[in-house]
Amino acid sequence: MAAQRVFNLQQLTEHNSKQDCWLAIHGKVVDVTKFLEDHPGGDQVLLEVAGKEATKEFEDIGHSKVAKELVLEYQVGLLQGHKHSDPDDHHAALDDLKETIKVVGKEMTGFVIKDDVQQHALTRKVFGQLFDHAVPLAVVFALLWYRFSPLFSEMMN
Ligand code: HEM
Repeated sequence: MAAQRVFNLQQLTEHNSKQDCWLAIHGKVVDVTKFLEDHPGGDQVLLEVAGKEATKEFEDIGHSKVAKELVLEYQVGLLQGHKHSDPDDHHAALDDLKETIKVVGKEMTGFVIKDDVQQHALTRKVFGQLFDHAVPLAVVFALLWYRFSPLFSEMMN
């Protein structure tokens, strides 16, 4: 994975307009400028938290898995000093762990699927070529056998 740029709160605060809108969600700094118009919840809610830590607002809505994955697409870096979770807050710690597993799992599944697809493509190619030649060859052999087999039997006798 490429090294992430780290921004502090001051730097985050500078990106607080419609033309340049950043937020921080779960320690990830996201540039949502290009997403403002596409956000299903409207641009206004995003502009209200522009340049701010918006994890609570993001979680309060109960965003879907799709939304959580979209955050990764808009991520431009990490927020300096972000504490992943309070070690005593077991629910938050578990959520963080789940999120990490999801991200790592997604990357691994992506790799396995890709590998699998390549393997299938190769198998299809080999069998495809075999069938391409095997079928016409079988037809030719059958015709030859049909035409010459009485001759062969006569010669043998
Ligand atoms: C990068 C950040 C964000 C992404 C990618 C994102 C994405 C989405 C998506 C995909 C939906 C559709 C519903 C769903 O799939 O959950 C949605 C709905 C919504 N979002 Fe966001 N969102 C972001 C940040 C925020 C923030 C910070 C707020 C609040 C301050 C917010 C408020 C809402 C609201 C109010 C809805 C509408 C919910 C509804 O109609 O039921 N979003 N968002």
